[in-house]
Amino acid sequence: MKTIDDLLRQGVEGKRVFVRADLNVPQDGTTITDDGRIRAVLPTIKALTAAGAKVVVASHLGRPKGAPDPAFTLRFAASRLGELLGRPVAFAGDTIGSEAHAAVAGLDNGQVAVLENLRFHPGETSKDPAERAELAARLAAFADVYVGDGFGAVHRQHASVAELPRLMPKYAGYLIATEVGVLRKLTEDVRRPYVVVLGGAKVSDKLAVIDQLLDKADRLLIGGGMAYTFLKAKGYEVGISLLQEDQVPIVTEYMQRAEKNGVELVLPVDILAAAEFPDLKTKAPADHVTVDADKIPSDKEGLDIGPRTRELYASKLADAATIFWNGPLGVFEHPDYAGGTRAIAQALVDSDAFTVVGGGDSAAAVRTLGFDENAFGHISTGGGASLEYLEGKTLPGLAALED
Ligand SMILES: Nc1ncnc2c1ncn2[C@@H]1O[C@H](COP(=O)(O)OP(=O)(O)O)[C@@H](O)[C@H]1O
Ligand SMILES: O=C(OP(=O)(O)O)[C@H](O)COP(=O)(O)O
Repeated sequence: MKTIDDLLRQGVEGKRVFVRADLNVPQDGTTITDDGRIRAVLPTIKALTAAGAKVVVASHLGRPKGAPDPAFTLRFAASRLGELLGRPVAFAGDTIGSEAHAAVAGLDNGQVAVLENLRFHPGETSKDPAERAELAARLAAFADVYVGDGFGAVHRQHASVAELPRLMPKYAGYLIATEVGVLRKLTEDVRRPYVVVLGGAKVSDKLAVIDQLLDKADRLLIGGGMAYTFLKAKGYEVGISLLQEDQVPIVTEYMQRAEKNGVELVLPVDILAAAEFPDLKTKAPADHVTVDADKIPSDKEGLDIGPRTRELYASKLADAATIFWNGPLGVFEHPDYAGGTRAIAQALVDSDAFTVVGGGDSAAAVRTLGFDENAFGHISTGGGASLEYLEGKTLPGLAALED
């Protein structure tokens, strides 16, 4: 894989460089609540602008349905990028339309333009390769060179990630190079006990990786929205909690395999549950109860792991030599349900293990809950991406950067 340093050695002055970033940052309306993913791509963008390139930055944000949706605009991320760079950044209000063409055509050497959300175009995430190829060809018109630096999306077979780099000279940016460097260590030489903590809300994506983790990890601690499919598989009622009903048979099989392989699969023993999802805007106190994991009321949903589970998980992390954590243990965006996530973050900080935290929301949680980033071994910008990398899968966005 060629890196941006190879590109810089050749010189990029006056060249149009397409940087596929992951600017999928958490937002509260128009306010970015954590800009870690924007800061993570700054080294690449700064190196390119310093070398006189015309930099075209593109990303997705959230999961819009293949059409423009103001709730998912990249406008605010673009403006934060400008603040962090300390220079104005042009923003195109469309992805491949007249605004995008004008913004790119208007770039002088060393300037930056950000295109509107790639997922406003159905070709980005389409299952049809021809549709993806069509979008990739249109994006290719904007640039002479491709730099892949959106690590959080390299596991996606999407047009700008997997197809576009095949149409022009391509290089890995500094973020991808750093992420792969750290995560490779976890696949090659993992110190044991190796404990994996899995939570979050992207349940169907992440259940799939457990298959491989059952051959690699010594212990798996399950929380967040993931937990309820497991509790259901154990025969418990989970009320109106996040549930991947169709995956219950697979999870049952995972639990049997874990026992056979001697992998400790640990589930919550108590839960904070409420009749309503909390208001994340006002953060008004939420009316909730703490219940045993097998006693979730039928009209309530689980929103965080309870105090006994926090203690149990901390004890299961204490002797670890390596810890990988992806996915908040609860709805940490609301103070009443941040306790589980805080307890796990604290357990990582307290342990002597090599600790890796992965995922947009997990990384944001660590920072917004006030932890020092330096107290962790590595904070990865990718959750699904790092999990799939650790699985040993070929990731489309990395394969496409290879010669
Ligand atoms: N029990 C739960 N029910 C619903 N959502 C949850 C629950 N626990 C955690 N979450 C949500 O999971 C989201 C993060 O999930 P995910 O995107 O999978 O993590 P990451 O971005 O770290 O990979 C957070 O917004 C959090 O509120
Ligand atoms: O937030 C992301 O992934 P993550 O939640 O696994 O860290 C990436 O931006 C990828 O987004 P996607 O899972 O909608 O493809």
